[in-house]
Amino acid sequence: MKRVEDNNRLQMMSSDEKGIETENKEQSWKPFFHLLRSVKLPWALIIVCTLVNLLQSQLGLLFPQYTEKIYAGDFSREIAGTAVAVVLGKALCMAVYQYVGRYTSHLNQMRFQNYIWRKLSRLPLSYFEKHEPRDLISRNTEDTLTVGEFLSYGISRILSTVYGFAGAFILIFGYDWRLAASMAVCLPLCYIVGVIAGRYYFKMNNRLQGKLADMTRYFSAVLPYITLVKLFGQENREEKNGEDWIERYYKTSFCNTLVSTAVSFATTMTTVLQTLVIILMGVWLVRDGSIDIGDWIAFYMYANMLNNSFTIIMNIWGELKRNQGCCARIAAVTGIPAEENPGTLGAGEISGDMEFRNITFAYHEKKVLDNVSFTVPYGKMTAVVGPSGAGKSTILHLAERLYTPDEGQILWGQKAAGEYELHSWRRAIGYIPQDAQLFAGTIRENIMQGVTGDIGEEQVRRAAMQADALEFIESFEKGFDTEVGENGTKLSGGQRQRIAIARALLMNARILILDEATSNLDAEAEYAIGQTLKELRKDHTILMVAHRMDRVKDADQIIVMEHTRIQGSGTHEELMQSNELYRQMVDLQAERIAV
Ligand SMILES: Nc1ncnc2c1ncn2[C@@H]1O[C@H](COP(=O)(O)OP(=O)(O)OP(=O)(O)O)[C@@H](O)[C@H]1O
Repeated sequence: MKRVEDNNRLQMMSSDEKGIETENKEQSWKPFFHLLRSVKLPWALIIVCTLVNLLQSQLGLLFPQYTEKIYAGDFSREIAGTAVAVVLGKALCMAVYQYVGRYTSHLNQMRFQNYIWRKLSRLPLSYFEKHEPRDLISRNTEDTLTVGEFLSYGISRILSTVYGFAGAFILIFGYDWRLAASMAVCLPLCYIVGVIAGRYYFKMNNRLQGKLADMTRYFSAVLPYITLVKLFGQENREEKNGEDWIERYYKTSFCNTLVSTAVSFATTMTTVLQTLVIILMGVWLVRDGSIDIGDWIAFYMYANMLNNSFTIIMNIWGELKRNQGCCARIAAVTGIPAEENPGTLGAGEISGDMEFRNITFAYHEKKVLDNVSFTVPYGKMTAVVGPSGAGKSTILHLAERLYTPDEGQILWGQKAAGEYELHSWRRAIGYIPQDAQLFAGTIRENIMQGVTGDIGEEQVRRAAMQADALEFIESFEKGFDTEVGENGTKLSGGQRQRIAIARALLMNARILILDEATSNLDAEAEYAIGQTLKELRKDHTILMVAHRMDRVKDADQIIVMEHTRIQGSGTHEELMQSNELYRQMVDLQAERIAV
């Protein structure tokens, strides 16, 4: 039910609350240029695109001159031939530009996505706790798509359009300065429309992306728990919630369309006004005899070119502002420092006892461990027990270096954790979490996950047998090649855990860390794994969190946790004599079994 409540809580949370938009409110170009510097872009192709587009603009500038000559009655082969060559050349340039542009666009997207993916996979765990996966996915899909495409076409379009605009502007002065001056009448208006439009594009795009992220977050939060929705008869409620999110997105989208249409209308009106001024001025000058009709037609074509260029510049400006928002969102991920990994010592140097020395740790503001010190002796079994929420699992997370202690340090073989290379450290630990997570793939792939070196079929089978998983694996038609489904959903909780145990065993880790690893197993399987653990104790160090007190009786050392602190430690017998909390837990367990 908790999940459904969580989903409903999502209903109340907008993207503003989750900080999606707040990250992007500042209209700075820094992230844009930072990305340009960080990602290796195919500059040679971008330059080719730009040159071809510039050539296209240049050919476009030539065309009115030949039209003017034809209007003036010059039908010579040279003029007609050149005019045709100009038109064909322009078409060819367009085709090359499209082809190279698309190719460059795909390359850009690929490089952006690789860059963000590399950054994402190295971010600290705490980052993923604060951000919805959906937001992160959207940064590496929708945002990179927009930026990648813009950088392939956008740069060349900006340069060639500005070139065409400037060329046409200079050429029209060659006809009659009064006509040229009439063009300038509307320029301030164009500027104002451009600035206002840019601001709106930036804001609207951010809002739209935020609503899209909200909507998809809602769906991805509810669909995996559709069983709970059905079990609690929440279909109508979730149907309504989903419709609300869809409506919110489309309202913003319609609003966006309205703003875009208004900007487009303002742009068109500005160009219409400009054309009107030119026509009136042209008619006046032709009647006056200051210019002939051929000049006026050429001028008119250039003026149209200027208008078109202006519209294109406005569109590019809008795209630039959209890209500014995308870059800000991407930079919000890529700017986060990666997991700290300054150590150099390799796996070969890991040995001896693991020591927690004066560890204090808080999740954000909430203190979970307060000055905790204990040693996990080499080759022995240490069990951590205590009431729910006492901080037991957190100890294991710190041992895995998923988080860094706020104070104190973890040592292994007298050397601080920070001196060891992070991945070597983690590979030296076989971690079996409370809720065993599996990757989508086959059982074999999951058991072999994280294992380096050559591993034969026999070793995989042995690990599965030790974890008491062989029997159920072989009962499947495809055996080790059975697909486990996303996050192992095609297997039962107990089966998932046994695969996780086999995985940890195959890693041949120096220390095995178990978090309630047998809680999902039936009595028979639990007994079998208990026996395996006994075997493993002979040559493994084991650190284990357990709720079942009978499972920890024979541990070499038991740590009793309560409210962020260690309340006591010793063997079962010692604690039974000296520790009231421990005795209570043992009695409670006995009562439960009796019931
Ligand atoms: N990622 C997290 N972010 C914020 N708080 C957390 C996080 N993980 C755990 N906590 C909080 O820290 C406290 C200790 O959690 P922990 O999982 O270590 O307890 P535990 O003793 O293992 O509990 P249990 O026996 O129920 O599994 C709890 O109050 C929990 O709500």
